[in-house]
Amino acid sequence: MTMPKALTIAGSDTSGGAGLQADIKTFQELGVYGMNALTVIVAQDPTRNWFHEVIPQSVEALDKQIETVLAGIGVDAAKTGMLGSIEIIELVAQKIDKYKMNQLVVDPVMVCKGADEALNPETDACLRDVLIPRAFVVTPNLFEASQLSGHGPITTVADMKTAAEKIHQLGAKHVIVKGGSKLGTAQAIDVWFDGDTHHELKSDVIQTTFTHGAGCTYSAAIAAELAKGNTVEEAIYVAKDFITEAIKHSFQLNEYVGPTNHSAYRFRNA
Ligand SMILES: Nc1ncnc2c1ncn2[C@@H]1O[C@H](COP(=O)(O)OP(=O)(O)O)[C@@H](O)[C@H]1O
Ligand SMILES: Cc1ncc(COP(=O)(O)O)c(C=O)c1O
Repeated sequence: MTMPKALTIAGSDTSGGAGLQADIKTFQELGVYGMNALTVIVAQDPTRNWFHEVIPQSVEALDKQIETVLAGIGVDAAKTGMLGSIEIIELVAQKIDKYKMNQLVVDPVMVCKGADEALNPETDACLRDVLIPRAFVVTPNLFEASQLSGHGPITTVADMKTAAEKIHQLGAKHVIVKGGSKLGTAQAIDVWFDGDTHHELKSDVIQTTFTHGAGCTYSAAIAAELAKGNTVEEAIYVAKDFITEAIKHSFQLNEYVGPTNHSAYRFRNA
């Protein structure tokens, strides 16, 4: 039997709902063999309102992990999540070129949900200049799209479309700007720009605050479907369905955090 294989280059979310844990769970649920290269560890402090502490890993350690997977095994698609430093972004870019990874989904993580400030503002320009041009698909939320496009605050679907075009000009082939529940509309609208046409992906907004890991899960689902050889269009529509189902069945872990439910899509389709 052969299995499609995917790699996530991402941070560890110790609480299990976001980061590489969300990615690997999503790969598994969609029938893809998941592997990871760890960039940073995120720990959350229960005595300080679940304050997120980001503990970087060394560039050497990341280099060895990526070589293990790309030189030693090979993958059908890859995704990036939280990267944490300029050195790490540059290393990842080198590896993408070295291994000619063209099925690459970049989730340009700049913020953790629940935290209201950019985690590493100094890395934002590097993400924009070094990684976005190498992305097949890039999936910024409204804050990230505003940073990458220089558009200023994004509050409408028209703003999302303008920002998507600007990010496309940076070199990403497909840009998905995630409106989610942040637009204040009755529907969770994402705009996908393919370089030619804007597509609006819509689902009803689910009234919940338990959306920890939603962005990671969504981008991982796109990578998984690409790894299976599906078209980008198929991958994006499956991913939207997968994340909507995961949010519908999300749950509370403690008073601070509620992750999406990675099994919900498979259970529905069983
Ligand atoms: N409350 C919600 N109801 C339905 N879909 C949502 C909701 N919140 C987010 N989404 C969807 O989940 C996906 C991830 O979006 P979002 O949570 O904004 O990303 P991020 O985690 O990067 O901030 C998008 O497809 C978005 O439309
Ligand atoms: C390691 C890691 N990556 C990414 C994220 C972003 O998560 P989300 O998908 O909720 O935006 C988080 C949030 O806590 C995280 O801990």
